[in-house]
Amino acid sequence: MSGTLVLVRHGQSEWNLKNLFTGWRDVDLSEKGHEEAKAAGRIMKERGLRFDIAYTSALIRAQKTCQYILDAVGQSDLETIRDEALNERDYGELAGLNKDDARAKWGEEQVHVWRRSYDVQPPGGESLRDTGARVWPYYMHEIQPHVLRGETVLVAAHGNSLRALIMALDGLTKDEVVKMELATGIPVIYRLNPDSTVASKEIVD
Ligand SMILES: O=C(O)[C@H](O)COP(=O)(O)O
Repeated sequence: MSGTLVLVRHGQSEWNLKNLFTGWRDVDLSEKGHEEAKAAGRIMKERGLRFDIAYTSALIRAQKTCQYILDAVGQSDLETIRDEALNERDYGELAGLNKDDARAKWGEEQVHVWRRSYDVQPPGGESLRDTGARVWPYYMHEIQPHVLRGETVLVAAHGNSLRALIMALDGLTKDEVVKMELATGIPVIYRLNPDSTVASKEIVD
């Protein structure tokens, strides 16, 4: 039996809107972000998806996105596990800075490396590898067992915690992950084989 894993990056946040590095800062969804999260829920309802369990981070923008989706599919009270293992990459000293100001200060190339490379840490923060080192074991021990039992699992989290997870699921190289972007509020639906390999992947936009 094949299980289903639905990954969703939270809707646009107030700081996405203002173009600020966010990381572990606990900012709310923007008006557009609320709409994106509701739209993600509508897509799942249209698809007839019903979840067995939901996972989200310790941050409000992901938690609200998760709840909007559960409300939309008529499962407002579904068991939802919140864990900081799924939090956004810790952006360290960059948190709160404007991304264009950072480019002006450190250069386009350096900022791109901090944002998209696999193993370069932003000052005082986590590389994607560091983020993966907490996301992947959490996925393996807590989330994947549900999927392998044939369940349908929702994970509402963040751009880089999900990039780290998708890198592992898709078997991307360090070079390939640099190019991978994840839009806000767009569900990615995986079906897994019983041996935990990916049977199919669909980005629903
Ligand atoms: O934490 C942030 O600033 C964003 O949510 C993701 O940032 P990024 O686009 O630089 O990966």
